[in-house]
Amino acid sequence: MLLPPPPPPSLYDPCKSQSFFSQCFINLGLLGRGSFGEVYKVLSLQDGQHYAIKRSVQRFRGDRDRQRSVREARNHERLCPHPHILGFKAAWEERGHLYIQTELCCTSLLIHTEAQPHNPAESVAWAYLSDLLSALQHLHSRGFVHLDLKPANVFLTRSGRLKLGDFGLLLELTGDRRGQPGGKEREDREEGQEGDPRYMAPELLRGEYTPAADVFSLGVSILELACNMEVPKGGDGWQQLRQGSLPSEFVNGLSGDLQSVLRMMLSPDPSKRATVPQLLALPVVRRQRWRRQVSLLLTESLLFLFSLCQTVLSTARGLLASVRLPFLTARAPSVPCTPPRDSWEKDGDCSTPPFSFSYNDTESLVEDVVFFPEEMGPDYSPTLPHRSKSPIFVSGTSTPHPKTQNQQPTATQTHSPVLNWIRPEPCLRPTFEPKNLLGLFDETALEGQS
Ligand SMILES: Nc1ncnc2c1ncn2[C@@H]1O[C@H](COP(=O)(O)OP(=O)(O)OP(=O)(O)O)[C@@H](O)[C@H]1O
Ligand SMILES: [Mg+2]
Ligand SMILES: [Mg+2]
Repeated sequence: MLLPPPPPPSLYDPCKSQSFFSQCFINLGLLGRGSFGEVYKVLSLQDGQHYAIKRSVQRFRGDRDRQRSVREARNHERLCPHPHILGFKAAWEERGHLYIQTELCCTSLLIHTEAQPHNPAESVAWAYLSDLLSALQHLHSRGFVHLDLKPANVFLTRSGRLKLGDFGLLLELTGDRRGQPGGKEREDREEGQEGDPRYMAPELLRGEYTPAADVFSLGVSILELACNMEVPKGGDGWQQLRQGSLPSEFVNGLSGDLQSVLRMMLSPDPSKRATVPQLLALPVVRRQRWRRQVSLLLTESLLFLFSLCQTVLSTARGLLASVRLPFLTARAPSVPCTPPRDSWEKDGDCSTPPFSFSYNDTESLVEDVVFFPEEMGPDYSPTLPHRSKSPIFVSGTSTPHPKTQNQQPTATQTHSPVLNWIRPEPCLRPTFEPKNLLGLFDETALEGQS
């Protein structure tokens, strides 16, 4: 693989009033919203790549709130890269907001399946199950539990590969706590940080946080996707699903194999529920995973060849143009392929759309919205966004969060120069002192105790 070109010497100037976000990224529009924040598609001016940046909408309400938000970034950073885990790039805290920069995907599994006109074929459900079992295997074998697994927190790449994301409720089960009801962890959960009730395992209500809870949530998600059914939020339907009774009017259409795997995953007793390694060892699951891997390999190879051809073609076109141009146009002006440096470096230009953002307690960057057709894939970049008078509505897929309020932006300007880094950025000026997130987390933990 080619190494990325070295980053430009310095994009971020801490002396300027614009945030790191507006100095170093072009905001290409809103991708989605959750209870924690808003997610934007961005173009990094440092490496020319597209990313997703999740930004907490509300400023931290005290140390504990900040600690919880920082924990999401810290946990995501600690997860080693895996083909079915959303890639982490960086995270930083600035002016009371947390930013998490991740790999860009096309859409969430929820949005993707809702856009399909027909029930998915059973092979699609097996493919989803294979990918997400691999993701859970990665988390569980490292002592983590996700606790918020649902289609809205699963993302799709251009090849259709699933990536598990949103690590806001991720919990590390340490030492003898693995598989046991947590001590400190339980206190934190009691503050109202709970997953979506539709996918929640019954034992979570008793404070039992184990890997089995993720298996249950995955079972409900696959049931929802395979049967195109609306899973209940509460009431009798919710209870029945947690007593081991699957809705026959829906599951009767599934093969015996898929039905029995779902029953193993949805067992009401977490100690009798199949574990991820047990599920992966089932012959039917092994067969389906093998098929899935072959199909992903083929699709990704084809996509790779396609983009290689595109690169070769555009290079050839560029070469042709450079050979012909001197004869055709005597003094043709050079066309910049990236926004001209001074358009985002000049203070005045940074404060005009689409680069301007105001800073107050709950402000959103949602006005800089561009809608991305899903079929365009993550590489699709429209022309630079124009400020839309009526922002496009992007439906929320939030995990319920009791403390979240729909506050309107206030006019208060609260400029604070604080920018804390999770990991050092090579292109920052020497005057800038990056902080490692682990250090930041320890700091907040100490603050919380004092
Ligand atoms: N990397 C990404 N690529 C494409 N879309 C994304 C990406 N990350 C998030 N989104 C979109 O943004 C939405 C919200 O993201 P996410 O679930 O991470 O936010 P959240 O605030 O933590 O949500 P929750 O309320 O579930 O905790 C997703 O459902 C998805 O539509
Ligand atoms: Mg989410
Ligand atoms: Mg979340």
